Amino acid sequence: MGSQVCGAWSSRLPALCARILLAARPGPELRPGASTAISARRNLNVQTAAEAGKLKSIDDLPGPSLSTTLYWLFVKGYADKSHLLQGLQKSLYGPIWRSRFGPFDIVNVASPELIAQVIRQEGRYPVRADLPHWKEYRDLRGQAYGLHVDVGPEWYRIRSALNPKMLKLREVSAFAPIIHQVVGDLLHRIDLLRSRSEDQTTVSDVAAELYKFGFEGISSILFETRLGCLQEEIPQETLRFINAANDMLTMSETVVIFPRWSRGILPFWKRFVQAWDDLYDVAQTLINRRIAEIEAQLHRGEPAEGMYLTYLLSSDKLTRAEVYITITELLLGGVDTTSNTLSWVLYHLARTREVQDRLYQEVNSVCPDRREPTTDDLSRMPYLKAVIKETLRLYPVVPGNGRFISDSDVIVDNYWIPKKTQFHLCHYVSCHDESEFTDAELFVPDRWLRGEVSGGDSDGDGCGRTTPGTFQHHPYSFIPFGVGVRACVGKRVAELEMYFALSRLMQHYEVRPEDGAPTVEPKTRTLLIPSKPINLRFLPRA
Ligand code: HEM
Repeated sequence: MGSQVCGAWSSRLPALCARILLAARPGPELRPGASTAISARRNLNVQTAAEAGKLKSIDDLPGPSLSTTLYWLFVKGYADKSHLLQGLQKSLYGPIWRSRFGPFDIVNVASPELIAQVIRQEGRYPVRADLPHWKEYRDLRGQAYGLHVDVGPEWYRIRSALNPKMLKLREVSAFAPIIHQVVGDLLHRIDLLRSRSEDQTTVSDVAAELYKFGFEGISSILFETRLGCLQEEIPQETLRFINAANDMLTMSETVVIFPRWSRGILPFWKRFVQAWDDLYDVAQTLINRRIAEIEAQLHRGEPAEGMYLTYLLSSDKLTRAEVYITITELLLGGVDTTSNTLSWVLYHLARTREVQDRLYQEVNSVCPDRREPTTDDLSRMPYLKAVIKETLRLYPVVPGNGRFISDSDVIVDNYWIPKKTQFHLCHYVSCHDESEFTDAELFVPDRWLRGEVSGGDSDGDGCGRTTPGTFQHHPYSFIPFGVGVRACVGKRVAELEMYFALSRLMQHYEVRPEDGAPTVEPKTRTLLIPSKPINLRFLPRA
């Protein structure tokens, strides 16, 4: 999720995570008290090194003044291009710099090596960003804290309840039939929209349609029921959630800038509270509806079989209040992340015929006659995965992540950084680094196929080593889902949704740009999203 949605992040107060790092830093499997000991030892090392005069202080870090930052944001127009600001500031200050802006005091790191250094010191229970205003809202309404606000062992308890059904490949495969149903609806909707268009092929604003797909996909898994987001009439609840999600994210970035006393005068806090009320209310309504169904099933003596919600409710690992907030957060994280990524995939496929043809050939050879792919089939579609990876590299939907290291001082690049410092991990600039990715600005899915990945993550993050002489990049230069215990909980679900949707779209349609279609650049609105609508032509395949 960006700085807030898919895991509480914002373009200014960002947030993210690795598998390799599990080996390098204390993980949750440590015995109680071990992390305290390690943190104390680390502090000692920091102090000793600093005393020996080897380390520079945080005040020695270069960085823009407040007026320079304001100039870039509001005169030069980087306010909605914070992904590009990462590159500009790196070129001026080097791979580590400090930005101070209003209440924000952030250390930015913009090379894979430095990102790895921060992650290795993130501690046993990593925190993405301090979100006092989210906590304040939860306190106001007496709600449970949930994944983004809870910290330490409490966060880990919630995370441990979610992980088994979300991150284990075997468990996630159980969602395949329902995802296929939703993809079927997407295909129908595209058919309907194109047949209604003037040229009988064009679908306008593809990202908006994919948003509905994303919402229907994740809700069908979480609530075990279909909401009908891809039907003619979009359910009121869905519309309310969409509007509230947008409002909450915008207001979340705004309320922190203003002092608390201004809340009665300025409209932002009220809108923030209203947006959260709406989000929570929609989730609660859907959950309660499902609970009533489960109770009726049990009353009739039928087994209460279901997927995610039934599992959460019956596992007894979370309280009812925690289930409400957790499901709200999963919904928030699971919609525009997948939908925006899919939008960019289609945008590029439409412009790169040879890539699209090759992808179609692969899908067609593994699943001829438009057979629905199974999860086993996906393992025989390396090009499909390469296309998604390359899209996430060019458009990491979470362009900047964060770590708030609260329990100990850390050393990064010879700087002694005190505890309670907010780090911004400049993910976008690492993914676009020419020294990591040749022709970094080009869409080249092939780069992910050269060389067998070995000794690490063979399925997708590029966190393993390639065989000598083949394509290699630093494992932390591409971490679209984050890494480690705090990494994206919805990664497997997101991948399954994207693989099924893309492969079946390819089976049915050839995608082309509109005649004279403009280039669409990304912009940051917490997440990296298209700056203008993407309109595409869908030509049915014979
Ligand atoms: C293309 C799709 C997606 C991308 C690129 C993505 C990316 C991310 C990233 C970078 C993080 C932060 C990880 C960290 O701090 O290390 C994150 C966290 C999170 N994501 Fe996603 N995400 C995606 C889809 C999803 C989906 C489908 C869901 C819901 C099922 C989801 C739910 C979450 C949640 C709840 C967190 C917070 C986890 C925690 O703090 O413990 N994400 N995601």
